[in-house]
Amino acid sequence: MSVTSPVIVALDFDNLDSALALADQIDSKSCRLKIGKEMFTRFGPEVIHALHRRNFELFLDLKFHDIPNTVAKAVTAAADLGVWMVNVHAGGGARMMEAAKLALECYGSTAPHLIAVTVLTSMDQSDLNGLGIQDTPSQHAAKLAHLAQSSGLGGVVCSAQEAVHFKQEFGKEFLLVTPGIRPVGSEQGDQRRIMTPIDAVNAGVDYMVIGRPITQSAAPEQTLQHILRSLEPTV
Ligand SMILES: O=C(O)c1cc(=O)[nH]c(=O)n1[C@@H]1O[C@H](COP(=O)(O)O)[C@@H](O)[C@H]1O
Repeated sequence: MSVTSPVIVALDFDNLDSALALADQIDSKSCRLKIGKEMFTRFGPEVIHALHRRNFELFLDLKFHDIPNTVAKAVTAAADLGVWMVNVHAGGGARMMEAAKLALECYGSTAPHLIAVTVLTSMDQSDLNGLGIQDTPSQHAAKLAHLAQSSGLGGVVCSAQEAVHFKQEFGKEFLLVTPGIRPVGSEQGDQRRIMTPIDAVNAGVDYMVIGRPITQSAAPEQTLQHILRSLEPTV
């Protein structure tokens, strides 16, 4: 199956039935789904199997950050689940990312995309300062993206605000996956570095992660289609 949509819907629910009910309202050809820490911790691999049975391609967003051996085993487990994409924290360092990359080599063309989280989109300058980091979020994200690329990873999770610069610096093939996407009129919530869907596409983003603006919408499929239409060329 090949999905051309750039939208990844973040399925963050504390109830499996509600999550599956939402998935059942959405066309698996119109988007991919992201399963993160909340759902995976509550429901485990069963949620992955249930969504695969519904033909969705899945981004398993567990942001692994541990010693190299543990992360290599964790991404292997993700590959065995058959997910489309998996991520680690670039802050885990080069040896950790290289071990993860190496662990997936035996999967060949069926290996999930392996990408690294740079600076979380919920973090701003004061959060970095609190960690003792004086770089701006963009500067720090660029350093981590560079480390991810030199460790052999296929892309990064970053803010869409970094996309133009990152595409120039890291090349067309290096995937940019951007949360913090907010259609005009939707609530910012805890996100800090945000952008609208069309601005993100114009900035060169490959995949945009959108959660609450779709999952909390009264009509999720309509909202998704509205976002997809907003991305169509107007000429
Ligand atoms: O890795 C992620 O997906 C991620 C990285 C990041 O920097 N910021 C971020 O918001 N996310 C995830 O993207 C989703 C965003 O959801 P909404 O804020 O509801 O659109 C959540 O599931 C977050 O865990």
